[in-house]
Amino acid sequence: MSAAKPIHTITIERLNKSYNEGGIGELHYIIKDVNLVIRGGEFFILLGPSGCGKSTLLNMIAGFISKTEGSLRVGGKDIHKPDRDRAVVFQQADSSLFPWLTVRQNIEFGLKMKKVPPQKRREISDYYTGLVGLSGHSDKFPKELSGGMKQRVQLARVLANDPEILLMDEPFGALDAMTRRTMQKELVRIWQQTNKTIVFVTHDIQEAILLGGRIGIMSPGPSSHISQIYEIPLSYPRDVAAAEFYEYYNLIQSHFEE
Ligand SMILES: Nc1ncnc2c1ncn2[C@@H]1O[C@H](COP(=O)(O)OP(=O)(O)OP(=O)(O)O)[C@@H](O)[C@H]1O
Repeated sequence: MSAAKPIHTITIERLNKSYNEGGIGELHYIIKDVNLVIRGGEFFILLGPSGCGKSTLLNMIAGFISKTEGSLRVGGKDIHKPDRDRAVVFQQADSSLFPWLTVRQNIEFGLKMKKVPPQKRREISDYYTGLVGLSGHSDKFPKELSGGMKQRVQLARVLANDPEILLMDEPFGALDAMTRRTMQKELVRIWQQTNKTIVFVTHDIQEAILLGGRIGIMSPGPSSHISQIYEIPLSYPRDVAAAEFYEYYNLIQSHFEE
C-alpha cells in the first residue's frame, strides 16, 4: 500500500545533545559526536545499556528533542520538528490509544484528521487491521484487548498514516516473553511487506539480532556515541537456537564486557 513512497537516508553528523544543569558550570553531554547513516528501507537497531541515550537520540530523529550541535537530516532536509513521515511507536500502547474509541476508530483517527473520506478510511483501516493480525477485533475497545493486541493497534494506527520512517522505542518491552516473540516475528513480516525504514531501540541483544539488518552499539553515557556497527546478514525469520545466531550474540555480548 505504501511501496511507491520515496525512501530517504537519515544522516547524522557530529551530533551532540547537552543539558546545562543548573545553568552554570560544565555542559553535561548525553550524546556526543554521533555519526550515523541509516539507509532508506533498512531495519536499524540502536542497542545500548540503560541510560546511555538511546531514547534521546530516537527523540531527536523524531524531532521531539532539539539538538545542541551537529547535523541531523532526512533526505538532505534538516530535522527541527516532528513530521508525519516520522512516526513513533512507544513502549506503552495504553498511553497512545484513545480508550473511548474502538480499534477501528483508533486506527482511522489520523486519517479522519486528514479528512480522508469514510470509505477510503475503512479500506485503509481494514488493510492494516489485517496486516497486524487483528481482523475480527475492529469493534472492540482497548480495555477489551491484551497488551500484545493493544501494541498491534498502535502499530496499525501508525502504519495507516503511511509514514516513511518508524521510530520504535522498546515497543515490546512491556510484553510477556511469548507475546514479545510473536510481535518480533510479525514486525519483521510487516517491515518486509511495507518497505519502511525502521529505527528500533532496545537494550536486549537477542531482540537486536532477531530483528536488525544492522545494529549500532551505543557506548555507556555520558557523552555516548555509536562505538560500533554490526551487520547481521542472517536471513529472516531468524532462529535463536542456530549456531550463527549464537556467534553474533557472543560477539556483541563480548563488546559490552570490554
Ligand atoms: N531533560 C533532561 N535533562 C537532563 N538530563 C536528561 C534529560 N533527559 C534525559 N536525561 C538524561 O539523559 C540520559 C539518557 O537518557 P535516555 O532516556 O535517552 O537513555 P536510554 O538509553 O533510552 O535509557 P533506557 O534504556 O533506560 O530507557 C540519562 O542519564 C537521563 O538522565
